[in-house]
Amino acid sequence: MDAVNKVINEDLQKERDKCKFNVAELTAFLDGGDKFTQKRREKENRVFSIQGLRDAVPDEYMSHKERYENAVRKAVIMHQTLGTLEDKTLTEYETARLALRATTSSAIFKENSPLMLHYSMFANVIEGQGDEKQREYWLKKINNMEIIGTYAQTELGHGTFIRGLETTAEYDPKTEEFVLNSPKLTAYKWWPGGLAHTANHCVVMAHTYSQGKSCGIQPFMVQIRDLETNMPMKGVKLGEIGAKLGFNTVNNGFLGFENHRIPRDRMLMKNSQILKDGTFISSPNSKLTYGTMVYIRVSILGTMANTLGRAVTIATRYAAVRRQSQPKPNEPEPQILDYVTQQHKLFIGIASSHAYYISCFWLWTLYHRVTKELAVGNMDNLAELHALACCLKATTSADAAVLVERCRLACGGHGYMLSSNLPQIYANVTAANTYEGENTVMLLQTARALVKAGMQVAQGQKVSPSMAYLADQSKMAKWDSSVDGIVKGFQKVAAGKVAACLASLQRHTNNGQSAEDAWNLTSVQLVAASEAHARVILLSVFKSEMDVQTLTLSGETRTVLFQLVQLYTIYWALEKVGDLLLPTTTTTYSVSICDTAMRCDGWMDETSLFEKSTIQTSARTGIAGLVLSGLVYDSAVYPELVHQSLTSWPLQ
Ligand SMILES: CCCCCCCCCC/C=C\CCCCCCCCCC(=O)SCCNC(=O)CCNC(=O)[C@H](O)C(C)(C)COP(=O)(O)OP(=O)(O)OC[C@H]1O[C@@H](n2cnc3c(N)ncnc32)[C@H](O)[C@@H]1OP(=O)(O)O
Ligand SMILES: Cc1cc2nc3c(=O)[nH]c(=O)nc-3n(C[C@H](O)[C@H](O)[C@H](O)COP(=O)(O)OP(=O)(O)OC[C@H]3O[C@@H](n4cnc5c(N)ncnc54)[C@H](O)[C@@H]3O)c2cc1C
Repeated sequence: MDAVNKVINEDLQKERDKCKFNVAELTAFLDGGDKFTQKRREKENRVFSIQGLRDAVPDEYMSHKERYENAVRKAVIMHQTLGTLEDKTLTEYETARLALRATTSSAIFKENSPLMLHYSMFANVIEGQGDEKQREYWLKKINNMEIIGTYAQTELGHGTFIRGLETTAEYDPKTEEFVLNSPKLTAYKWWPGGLAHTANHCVVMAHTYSQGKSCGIQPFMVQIRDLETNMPMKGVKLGEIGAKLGFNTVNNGFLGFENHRIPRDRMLMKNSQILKDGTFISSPNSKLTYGTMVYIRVSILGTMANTLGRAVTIATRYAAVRRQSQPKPNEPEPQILDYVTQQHKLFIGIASSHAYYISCFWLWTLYHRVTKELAVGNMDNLAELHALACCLKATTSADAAVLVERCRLACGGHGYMLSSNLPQIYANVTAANTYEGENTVMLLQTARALVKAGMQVAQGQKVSPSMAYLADQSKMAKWDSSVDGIVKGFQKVAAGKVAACLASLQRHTNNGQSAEDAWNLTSVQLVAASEAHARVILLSVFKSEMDVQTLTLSGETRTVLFQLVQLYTIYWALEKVGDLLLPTTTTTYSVSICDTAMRCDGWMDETSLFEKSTIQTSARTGIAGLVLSGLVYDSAVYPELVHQSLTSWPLQ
C-alpha cells in the first residue's frame, strides 16, 4: 500500500508542477498562520499514523451494528489521541479555527462520530446556558469524558417549531425536583445524535411549568443511562430511530419520559431561573435559550467549506488523471480537466469553499462580539447575528449540496462508487440542509428581519449594518462588471426583492387577509429575498475580507485568491442573470409574469437596477445579457485557474 502511495500519477504531477504560487503560503493563510499549519499537521499526522484508526474492512461491508461498534472504538482512540495534543495556550478563536481546519474526524468517520453531538452542541449548551456553578461542575466532566452527552430538542411531532415542543418539565416545590414527561408519542425526542446507545446524559429542551403557569421552553441536564450498566434510568425510554441516508454511525435515537424526576439544579439557569419556592425569573430575552443553535449555524459555514473542499479535491484530482475521448485525430486522449465544461463544473466548488471559509471566520468574529455584548446585557446586535446566521447557514448548505453532487457527477461512473467517498460526502452535506434549522424556515427567519428593515428604511430609520444597503436609493447608470459593481448589482436585486415582498404583504392585507396569511402568500418571494440577501453578504464579505486579509501575501498568491473571488462573483452573476436583468425587461413581460399573485409589482417602478435609458437599450438589444456572459470567457479566469487550483488545496 505504501509503495503504491509513493507513485504519483504522471498527469497529476505535471499539473502540480505548473503551479504559479506558493502552496505553503496559501495553506498558512487558510490555517491562520504557519504556526497553526504546523499544529494542524501535527494533529493529523498523529491521528493518521495510528493503525487502529484504519478500517480493516470498508464500512459499507459491515452490518449496522458492526459499523456503530467500529465507530465507537475509533471515537475512543481519537479522544485519547487528541486529548494529548490539546494546546491550552491557544485562544478560543484559534482553538475553534484549528478544530475546523483539521481534517481528522472526517477522515476517520465517513458517516461521522457517535460523539459528534457531545463535542458540538452538548458542550456548547452548557457553556452558553449553564450558570457559573453548573459550567464549572459539568464542563469538567464533559471534557474528561466522565459523561457522554447529546442535545435533545427535536420531537417526533415538532422539529422546526420549538414553541410547539410537548415534553413537559413540571416543578414540584415539595421535593425541589422537576418531573419530566412525554405526554404522547409525538412528544418523544427524535433524532439526537448518540442518543440511541452512546450518551448517558443529555440536555433536554422541555416546556416548563411552575406554580401552574407556563415558563416557556427551558434546557435541562438529564442523566438518561446508568453510568455502570448503560441501562436507561427509571422513567426513561430510549432506542434508535433507524437507518438513514447518511449519519449511520452517529447513532441518532429517541427518548421518552414517564414521571422522571431530576433535581432543581439540573435546569440550566444562566438565563432563566426557577427558585426553590417555584418563583420563575424570566430571561431578559427568551431567544437566549436558542443561542447554541446560532453557534452551530455559524460553525456549519466552516463545515460546508471543509466538506465541499474535500469533494472538489477528489473530483479535480480525478479530472487530472482521467483521460477521455479524442477531439483531435492522432493525438492522445486529453485529460478531462482540459474540457472547459469540466472546469465549469469544478472550479466554482474551489471558489465556494474558500468563500465559505472566509465568511465563517467573519461571522465567527461577529458571533463573539455579540456574545460578549450579551454577557453585559446588551442585546442590540442579537437580531442581526441571528438573521445572518440563518440565511448564511441555509444558502451555503444548499449550494454545497448542489456542488458536491456536481463533483460526484464530474467523476462519471467512478463517482457513483462508494469508494470515491463522494456519495457519503453528499449525504453529509445534504443533512445540513435540514438539521440545525430547516433551510426554508431559516430563510424565512432572515426574511422577517429584511421586511422589518425595509419598513424602517421607508420611514427613514437606521437599519443594521448588514442591511444598510437597503437604504441606498441610487440607480446604476450602467452595468459595472467589476466585482464591486456586481456586488452592487446584487444589492439592488435584494433591495428590489424586499420591496416586492413589502408590496405583496401590503396588497394581501389590503385585500383583507390576516398578517399570517399575507406572509404565507408572499413566502416564495420572501425566501427569494432572503437568499438574495445571503448572496450580497457572501459576495461582499468574500471580496472585502480578501482585500484586507491578503495584504501581506505575495503577489502570486493574492492573484490566485482574487481569481477565486472573481470567479465566484461572475458565476453568481450568471446564475442570477434573470434577476440582474429583470428591470431591463419590458412592461409587457412584467405584466404577463406578474399577473398571478404578485410577483414583481412595485419592483419595476421603484427599484429599477438601471436607468430607464439603459433599460430600453438593453431590452431592445439584449446587450446586457451578452456582456454578462462575455465576462467569463473574456476574463481568462478559467485557463489561469485550471492548473493553479490543482495545487492550491492544502490537503494534498
Ligand atoms: C473560526 C471559525 C470557527 C468555526 C467553529 C469551529 C468549530 C468546529 C467544530 C465543529 C462543530 C460543529 C459542526 C457541526 C455539527 C453539527 C451537528 C449538529 C446536528 C444537528 C443538531 C440539531 O439539529 S439540533 C435541533 C435544531 N433545531 C432547530 O434549529 C429548530 C429551528 N427552529 C427555530 O430555531 C425556531 O423555532 C424558529 C426560529 C424557526 C422560530 O422560533 P419562534 O417560533 O420562537 O420564534 P418566532 O418566529 O416567533 O420569532 C420570535 C423572534 O425571535 C427571533 N429569533 C428566533 N430565533 C432566534 C435566535 N436563535 N436568536 C435570536 N433571535 C431569534 C425571531 O427572528 C423573531 O424576531 P422578531 O421578528 O424580532 O420578533
Ligand atoms: C442528520 C440529522 C441530525 C439531527 N440531529 C439532531 C440532534 O442531534 N438533536 C436534535 O434535537 N435534532 C436533530 N435533528 C433534527 C433536526 O433539527 C430537524 O429535523 C430540523 O430542525 C427540521 O425539523 P423537522 O424534521 O421537524 O422538519 P419540519 O419542520 O417538519 O419540515 C418539513 C417541511 O416543512 C416545511 N416547514 C416547516 N415549518 C415551516 C414554516 N413555518 N414555514 C414554511 N415551511 C415550513 C419545511 O421547510 C420542510 O420543507 C437532526 C436531523 C438530521 C437530519
